[in-house]
Formats: sequence, C-alpha cells, structure tokens
Amino acid sequence: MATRVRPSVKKCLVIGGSGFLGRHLVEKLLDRGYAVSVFDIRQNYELPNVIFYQGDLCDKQALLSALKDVSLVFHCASPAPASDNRELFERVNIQGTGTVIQACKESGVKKMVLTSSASVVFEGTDIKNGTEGLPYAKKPIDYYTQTKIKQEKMVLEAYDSESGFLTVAIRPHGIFGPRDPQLVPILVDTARRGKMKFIIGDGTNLVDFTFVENVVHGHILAAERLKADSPICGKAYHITNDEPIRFWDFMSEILVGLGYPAPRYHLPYLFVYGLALLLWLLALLCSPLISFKPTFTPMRVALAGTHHYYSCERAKEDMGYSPVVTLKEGIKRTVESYPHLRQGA
Ligand SMILES: NC(=O)C1=CN([C@@H]2O[C@H](COP(=O)(O)OP(=O)(O)OC[C@H]3O[C@@H](n4cnc5c(N)ncnc54)[C@H](O)[C@@H]3O)[C@@H](O)[C@H]2O)C=CC1
Ligand SMILES: CC(C)=CCC[C@@H](C)[C@H]1CC[C@H]2C3=C(CC[C@]12C)[C@@]1(C)CCC(=O)C[C@@H]1CC3
Repeated sequence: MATRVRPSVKKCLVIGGSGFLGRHLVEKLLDRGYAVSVFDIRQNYELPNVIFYQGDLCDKQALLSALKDVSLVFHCASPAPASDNRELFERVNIQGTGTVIQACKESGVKKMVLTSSASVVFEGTDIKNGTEGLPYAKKPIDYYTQTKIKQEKMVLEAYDSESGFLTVAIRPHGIFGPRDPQLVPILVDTARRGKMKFIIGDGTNLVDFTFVENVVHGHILAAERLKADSPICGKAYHITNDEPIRFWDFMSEILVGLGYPAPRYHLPYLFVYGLALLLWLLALLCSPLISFKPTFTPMRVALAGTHHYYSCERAKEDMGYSPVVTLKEGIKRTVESYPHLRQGA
C-alpha cells in the first residue's frame, strides 16, 4: 500500500534500493525531502517513511504496483559480479531492464536514472583519463560487463523527447564506503588467508575508487538536471572521486587502517596474468568433477595491474558535478565503519 504524498513532494522509486549503493541513495533522497519507495528482490532494512516492494524486476505486474504515482525511477539493481552467472546477468540486466523501461512508460514515469558502470569501455588494458567518447568494449572483461553494456544502450535509446520519457546513465567506478559487501570484505578475506603479500606489476597503476556518497550525489544531480531541454538526456556520465590513486596504495591504506600489513613483494604482471589464465582453464576443465573458485582470476588481475581511471569533466560541465567527499575522508570513514573486520577482531 502506497502512502499519500503531498503534490509538492517528489515521489521516486529506487529499484535495487536494498543494495549497497541503493540504500545510501535512499537515505540521501529522504534527507532531501523526496518521498521514496524501494523495489528489490530482498528487504534487509527498514526505514520510517520508506515503502518496500519486494519483487523481481523481471516481473512487470510487480513493478507496475510499485510505480503508481511515481515520476522518477533510479535503477541500480543488478546481480553481483562475483556470482559469475551468465544466464542470471542476461535475465536481470537485459530482459529485466527491458521490462523496467516498459513498465515505466506504461505508468507515466517521466525520468529514469540508470546506474551503469565505467567498465563498459574497459577491455583489460590501460585507460587513462578515459572520456565518455570511448567506444563500448568489444571484448568486455566478463559476462557481467557484457550485460551492463547492453543495459546502458537500452536505457539511453529509450529516451524519447516526444513522449517526454527522459533517461540518463551514471557510470561509477570502484564504489567503496560503509556497508560495501564487496571491496573491503574481499580484501580482508584475502589478507586473512595470507594472500595479500604481493603487488602485481610495479605498483604504479592508477585507478578510480569512488566514495559512495559521491556516486549518490551524481545520481541525484542527474535526476534534478533531467529536463526536456537538458543536454544530459540520453547520455552517459562518469562519476568518480576525480582523484585517481595507485591501486596498491588504496589497498594498502585500507589494509593498514584495519591493522593488516601492506603488500610488499612485486610479481611481474604478465606472469601473474598467465598464471590466472591457467588456473581459470584448470577450473573449467575440472568443473564436471570438482568446483573451485580461484582468488586470482584474469579479470581481477587485470583490475589490479592496469591503469583504469576516467575523466568526469562532462559531468562537471553538464550537471555541475564535483565530489562532495575527498578520497582521504572517504577512506577514513570506510575504515572506521568496519570494526568487525579489524585484525584480531
Ligand atoms: N559496487 C561497485 O563498485 C559498482 C557498482 N556498479 C553498479 O551499481 C549498481 C549497484 O551496485 P551495488 O550497490 O554495489 O550492488 P548490490 O549487490 O549491493 O545491490 C544490488 C541490488 O539489486 C538487487 N537485485 C538483484 N537482482 C534483482 C532483481 N532481479 N530484482 C530486484 N532487485 C534485484 C539486489 O537484491 C541488491 O539489493 C549495480 O547496477 C552495479 O552494476 C557500477 C560500478 C561499480
Ligand atoms: C576499481 C575497481 C573496479 C574495483 C572493483 C572492486 C573489486 C574488483 C576489487 C576489490 C578488491 C580487489 C582485490 C583484487 C582484485 C580486484 C578486487 C576484487 C585482488 C584479488 C587482486 C590480486 C591480489 O593480489 C589480491 C587482491 C585482493 C583485492
């Protein structure tokens, strides 16, 4: 049952609002006076004034109930990249996003903001200050990214100035912050298993890590700038901290902040990449007999050993974006938010 909302209050739906980014977005939208509902396949928290619709975004009827009187939709739902489930990525990110678009159009939703990913242009080789002018990856690094490319294209192509259905895509990179279920937990788990001793390559590769509140800020700016005559309609925008950092310095700061030693010994990039490829092949060949998931996948090694940072000039120019939390402050807040993952805890 939806609550009645004053006409002046902007009513929005966050699809994927139970997730890491989604929940931060919901909290900020509430602060800013929006009336917020969440649509997600799971519900893992409660907040006063937030209505939860539990359902699968591939189910149009379920979406239609949640979209009643909604004018703005944020779509930040996706299966986790680590699930590595091709069929699930295709069903949710491609077919499901098609269903979301149809349901939005049928319900008279005016604006849709998609959470895409900067990785849609990444092929596992260096990207330095990449702009939105880069072509989509011809050989995406994994199935997840392959479906994120199709998803982004679908949402941007759904922009229709005649009917007034306005869309925009935000491309974050390396989101981190309190409650992230991926980055810090994977890192700490690897450290606890004694596998965080090595630096892949010379350790100078620069990467974007983006504090979650900056990603939220980019989404809300995009929603508020999405108007009929706006240059942002039908376009994609990188949202980063605008402070590329060495991948291994970032990892070390988090590790040391949590009481673990920083990695020290260097291994040649091509050697580790080759090893990861071999392990991946072995896991594939053995899969009918035993199943094992190597820590060092080729994709992870590429992420850890290459440059991949992006320009957010276009977001600055078209939306007035600038990060609201510095990298230093973001790292501090993140470390403080994981007392249970500290060494010895
Ligand atoms: N975490 C990161 O570093 C980055 C994330 N992104 C994108 O940001 C978005 C949010 O990511 P996170 O918050 O990190 O992920 P998350 O896994 O914490 O949140 C995703 C949410 O989507 C929901 N969901 C999944 N399948 C669903 C379905 N069939 N129907 C309804 N809800 C469903 C999940 O239950 C979850 O609550 C995703 O679209 C992801 O591709 C993009 C770049 C980087
Ligand atoms: C910038 C960006 C796209 C970050 C994405 C988050 C994850 C892909 C990374 C978070 C922790 C990282 C990590 C590794 C690879 C990339 C991550 C999973 C390693 C497995 C790389 C090889 C190692 O030496 C251990 C690393 C642990 C942490």
